[in-house]
Amino acid sequence: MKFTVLALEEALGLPLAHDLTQIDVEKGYKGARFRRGHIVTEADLETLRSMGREHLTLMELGPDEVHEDDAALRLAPVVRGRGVETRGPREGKCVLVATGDGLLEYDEKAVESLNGQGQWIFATLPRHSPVRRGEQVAAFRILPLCVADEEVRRAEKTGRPIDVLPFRPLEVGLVTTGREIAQGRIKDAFGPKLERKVTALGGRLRGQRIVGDDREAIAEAIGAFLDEGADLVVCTGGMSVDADDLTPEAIRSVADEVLFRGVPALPGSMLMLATKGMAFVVGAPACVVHDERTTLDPLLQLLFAGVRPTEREIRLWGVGGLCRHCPVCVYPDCSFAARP
Ligand SMILES: Nc1nc2c(c(=O)[nH]1)N[C@H]1C(S)=C(S)[C@@H](COP(=O)(O)OP(=O)(O)OC[C@H]3O[C@@H](n4cnc5c(N)ncnc54)[C@H](O)[C@@H]3O)O[C@H]1N2
Ligand code: MOO
Repeated sequence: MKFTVLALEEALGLPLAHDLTQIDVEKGYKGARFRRGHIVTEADLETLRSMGREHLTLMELGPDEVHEDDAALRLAPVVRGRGVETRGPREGKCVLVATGDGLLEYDEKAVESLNGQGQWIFATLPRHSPVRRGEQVAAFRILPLCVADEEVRRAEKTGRPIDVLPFRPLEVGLVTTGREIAQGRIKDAFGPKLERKVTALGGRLRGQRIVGDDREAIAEAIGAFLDEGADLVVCTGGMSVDADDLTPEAIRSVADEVLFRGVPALPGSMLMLATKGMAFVVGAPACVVHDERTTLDPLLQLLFAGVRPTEREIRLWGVGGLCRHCPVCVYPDCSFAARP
């Protein structure tokens, strides 16, 4: 690459080699004030001086060199997965934006490897964040003004897509356990809470069965929802260590496979997940009725996005898996909402 540095007046009539950034703190503006290729005119000189420019760079690329914007345009389709669109480049940077609500999914090792190259940086929201349509989920920037074509080609081969998996409209059955609720001694607090969570993810609560602390009755209620075609059955209460806590046994008796029982995160450590055919059965501890957010929330996000969590992923929930109990809950903008 050949650079020629010119005084502003000498650059009149010549095209800019790259976007020029202006930051105006008073007006709260930051952006590309002049774009690459803009022909410098007399009228621009005062603005350029106010941006601190006394010189401009002319650039001639070598045959095996790629301009920052062109490199960004080549990397964009590599990392743009399902449910994501790219915007830019501006000032050498592209942003990835969700085209619908869903769960952010990508290979962390692929992001780490792209960032190991040194010529560009990739920054993402945490993997498995729930995101909204129009939200920025990742961005990348080419660091120097031009990069070697060979490096871009290597990244084109090794880069992996960043996806936003849409939430599926699951049909959910709710089995509420506990003698005190079945007998009307206390009012159920779980039904309305779960309905809100399910509806927020685009699903439907198809019904609620309230049963006592009886293993067979709980198993029957789960089975009935599965027979009716529920995609997901959530059971609540009776998940702990008391003599009357029979929900885990009931789930076991119905399920094909128990994926986990107990997760390294709080609140909600007594969470359980099992499968029956294509359907899932969740055992949710009673803290869900008390706390704003528990492990049930990230689990529902995964299940609605069609992600079957692996044992290793669940073990990693412990990293960042302690809820801060903020005075005003900021979920999902916290480590509790999205962990490796
Ligand atoms: N010694 C130990 N104690 C506890 C452990 C433990 O490991 N050792 N685990 C704790 C955890 S973690 C949780 S969470 C709680 C609750 O566990 P359970 O799921 O077994 O909850 P229950 O015993 O069924 O009920 C507790 C409490 O919540 C009320 N409840 C239950 N369901 C509803 C509902 N649908 N609506 C309103 N209120 C409900 C229930 O009446 C009880 O008062 O245990 C810790 N303890
Ligand atoms: O399932 Mo329990 O919170 O960990 O309260």
